[in-house]
Amino acid sequence: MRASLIQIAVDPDEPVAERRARAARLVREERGAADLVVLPELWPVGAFAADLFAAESEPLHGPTYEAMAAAARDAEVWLHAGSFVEAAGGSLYNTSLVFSPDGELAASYRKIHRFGFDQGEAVLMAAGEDLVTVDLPRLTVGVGTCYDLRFPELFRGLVDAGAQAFVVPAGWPARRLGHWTLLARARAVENQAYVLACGTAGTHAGVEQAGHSLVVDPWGEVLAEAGPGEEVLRVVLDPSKPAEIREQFPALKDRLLGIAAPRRPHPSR
Ligand SMILES: NC(=O)CCC(=O)C(=O)O
Repeated sequence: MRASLIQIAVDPDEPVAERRARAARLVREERGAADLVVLPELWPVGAFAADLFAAESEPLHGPTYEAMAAAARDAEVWLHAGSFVEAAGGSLYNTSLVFSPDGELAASYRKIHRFGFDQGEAVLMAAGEDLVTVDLPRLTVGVGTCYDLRFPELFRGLVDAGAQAFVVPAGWPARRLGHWTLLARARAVENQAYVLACGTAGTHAGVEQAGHSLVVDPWGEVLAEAGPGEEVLRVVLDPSKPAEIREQFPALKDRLLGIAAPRRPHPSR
């Protein structure tokens, strides 16, 4: 399975509509080169451009949905279109869209863990509640978004739902680049799953983005890693690898907590 991660630059001087058209062009350019294409978190507006979230919010079936559905269809790829600011029922959500090669919506995911503590996304957006997996032809993929990467229980829940790979769009800052690569590898090793982590490039809202999108295999090896600038990272995945690793080194079968009641020592007398 060929995957392409489009590490697009978010530049505040580029109008959202132009970036949307550019992202769609970049997806179309992967026609024949990829089976799965991934875009990053909140690439239309920028993950840290909180003052624009409300103004640039869209309904689910808005301009980003339409542009990405058409791009997936034209490129004949599975497309994880990253996320956009969704307006629904009086709330905003950080919502990811996954399209099948015929341009149909296969899944949507509202980011569960919102970043910012008492600011930005954490106060402006509502939290999603549902774990989401998507069955690609030979690989079940679980989705998470950026800050979600810090919450291992989410990814373990996705494994329990059948995930063999995780797609994680992000807008991760350069100043925490070390955490980004470490967490991506940790989620891969502990879950014996591929991690496809796609970040943004450029600087927006005064926050320099890390770039450095990466693909980690189920043994924790980094198969490919981008630099800091705009780039398309291409990699080939072996869909049978997660099952092979889980068979050869069956650590997931040794789980105790969350599966059965923990064994307790005898009370001391
Ligand atoms: N957009 C995000 O979720 C940023 C997360 C982040 O900066 C971090 O976890 O560190």
